[in-house]
Amino acid sequence: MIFRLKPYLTGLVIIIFAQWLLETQTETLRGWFDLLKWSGYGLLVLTLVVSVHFNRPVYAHFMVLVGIQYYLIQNFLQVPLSEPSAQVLYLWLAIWLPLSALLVSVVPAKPIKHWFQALVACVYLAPLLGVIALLDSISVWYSEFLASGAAPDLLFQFWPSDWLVSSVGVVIFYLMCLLIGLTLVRFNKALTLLPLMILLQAVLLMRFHLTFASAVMFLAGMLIVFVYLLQQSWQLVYLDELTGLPGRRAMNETLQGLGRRYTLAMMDVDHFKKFNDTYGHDIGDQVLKMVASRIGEVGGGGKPFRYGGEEFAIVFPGKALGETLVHLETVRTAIENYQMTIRQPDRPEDNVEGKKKRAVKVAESTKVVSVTISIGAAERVQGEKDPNDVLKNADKVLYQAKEAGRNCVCY
Ligand SMILES: Nc1nc2c(ncn2[C@@H]2O[C@H](COP(=O)(O)OP(=O)(O)OP(=O)(O)O)[C@@H](O)[C@H]2O)c(=O)[nH]1
Repeated sequence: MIFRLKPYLTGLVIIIFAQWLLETQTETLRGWFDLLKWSGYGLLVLTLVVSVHFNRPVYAHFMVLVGIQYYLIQNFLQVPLSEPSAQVLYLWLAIWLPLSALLVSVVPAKPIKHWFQALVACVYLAPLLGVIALLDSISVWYSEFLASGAAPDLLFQFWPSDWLVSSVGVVIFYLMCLLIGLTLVRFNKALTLLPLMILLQAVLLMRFHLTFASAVMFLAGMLIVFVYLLQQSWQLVYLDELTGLPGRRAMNETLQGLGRRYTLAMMDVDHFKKFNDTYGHDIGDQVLKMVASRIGEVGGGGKPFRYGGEEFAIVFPGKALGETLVHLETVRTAIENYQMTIRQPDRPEDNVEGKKKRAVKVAESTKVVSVTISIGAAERVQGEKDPNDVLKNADKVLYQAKEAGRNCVCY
């Protein structure tokens, strides 16, 4: 599949639930309207505080965008959509919100308290608030435009069906924004929120005629940003940035929750320092990613971790040593058999010669290398209370694996 669905599931569930509320629970919503509204504002403030604390500018901008839109809808769009001023604002929100969200997502990553973030906010807020100042004159122009009969169907048109209240042009525009958003996420997973924000906006505009649509979708939007912010903060704390595997902190917590039977395996990339020295740190990082990805595929219920540096660990809860060996051997051979292609600029050592060559073209030489790891495994024996003792045993056996010539599993 080109785009993965899993990262969006939580957001999609929230959007679908909000839809269900809108469609079927109007009377309940009427009774809860104030709570809905204030919960939305409460979440907005909370998420803004957390985004600033965790330095997440994209989340803070999304909050401001959704918050301002809600304010504008509440104060200027509580009139029938047949009114020209409502149509102007509706269309402008429809177009400007996704564009602003895309803009926020592609601006260079700067700290949240950097002046640059204020500049970005001005770029999207000025047209958003400016349209209010000019609403009357734009509405007059828009009415004349409609009266002239020159308004193409694509610009603004109500569908005859009860479900869709939008225009063909806006739908096409949203599909394009969604596609761009999904593509951006492929390059930067931290932007998972972007397609969800665009989808939420599209659903809001299409169900705009339903009672409480803006309040429910506002709360849904706040909830989505808050949940994803928490998820991201969790990843920041527990996941290793380079390999994506859970890190040492996550492993320590897993160790504390183990029962009476478990096996721990420690593993270390062989001669990794030499690798780094020969090919450079970046290639070293690529090796670690490749190794982590193979370790991440371990079977037998093993939980993989990056222990630190070029050391990894696998925890097998509820498993005796004998049950894990086949899985550890599979990981070891998968790494040994992986042929890694390394591209290096083919630059001569000699500086003058190097300059001449670079002026023409920097040639690249490719080399296929294979990486190996050594593994030491130990299970908990009766009487051992501290998982760190088992870890020490696994580490000792790992040392034996290194002594035994590396690229093997010892226990
Ligand atoms: N590229 C890269 N290198 C790292 C990272 N973390 C640790 N290292 C390097 O890993 C190397 C570890 O080397 P050693 O502990 O001497 O072990 P080794 O060369 O693998 O030798 P043996 O374990 O005896 O096979 C050091 O050069 C560290 O700088 C990282 O995140 N990226």
